[in-house]
Amino acid sequence: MANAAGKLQAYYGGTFDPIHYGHLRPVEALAQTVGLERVVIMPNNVPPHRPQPQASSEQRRAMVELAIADNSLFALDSRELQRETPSYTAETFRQLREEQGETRPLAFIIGQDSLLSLPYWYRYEQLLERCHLLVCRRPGYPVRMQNEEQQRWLEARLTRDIALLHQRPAGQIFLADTPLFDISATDIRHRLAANRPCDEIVPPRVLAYIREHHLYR
Ligand SMILES: Nc1ncnc2c1ncn2[C@@H]1O[C@H](COP(=O)(O)OP(=O)(O)OP(=O)(O)O)[C@@H](O)[C@H]1O
Ligand SMILES: O=C(O)c1ccc[n+]([C@@H]2O[C@H](COP(=O)([O-])O)[C@@H](O)[C@H]2O)c1
Repeated sequence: MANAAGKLQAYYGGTFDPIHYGHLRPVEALAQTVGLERVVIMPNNVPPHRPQPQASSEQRRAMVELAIADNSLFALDSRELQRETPSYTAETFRQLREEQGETRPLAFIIGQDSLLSLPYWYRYEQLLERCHLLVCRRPGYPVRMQNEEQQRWLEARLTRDIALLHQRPAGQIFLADTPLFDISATDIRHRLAANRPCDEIVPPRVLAYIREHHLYR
């Protein structure tokens, strides 16, 4: 495979309805482990495999901005928020490749639940031709894929070699030993609707925005 040109650039997609510490903390640990200088958060407008989010794309973007305001690890890319079509990750990375060339190492960050659903994503094989996958642990999800064929597909791409992620442009899957956070946006929406506290699991500025805009009631 070609030698890498440029630093490993990682993107972190999601619906972020709302963004929470279960999104941020594992990725901070991942960035330390892998040596990522920057993680670009990329919220979607139309998530491919789930109902439309409750908060608007503008509101979810605003909450991401508030969550990362004082954290220089993170940046925001709003390209998927501007699309009215489903945010297929393989398509987004086709565009990123056009912009950044074929040799720069690129990565997409996902949680363990997303890894399990990956075989059902749009053109997921092509996605791996365009980026690495960096996977954070998430409590409550099995560590093996749903069937042996999927497991073999995964194992053929797994690496523990961090240097490889920086050398190759794409194609490897790295399972990071990140801390577990039993937090989901679904649970947060339920808690907020029931007037239960979320102070430990949502950044304070995001919580203030949610209250100010009467979200998730
Ligand atoms: N607690 C968590 N630990 C590790 N990864 C997470 C966690 N929460 C979300 N992720 C990952 O973050 C990405 C974006 O997730 P998403 O915005 O759908 O959050 P969510 O909490 O799973 O939302 P919802 O409950 O609405 O489905 C996904 O790849 C998901 O696997
Ligand atoms: O490309 C696909 O088919 C696809 C299917 C499901 C999810 N994704 C992407 O995976 C990321 C996490 O998705 P979600 O639904 O957990 O927020 C987000 O960036 C989605 O756009 C992508």
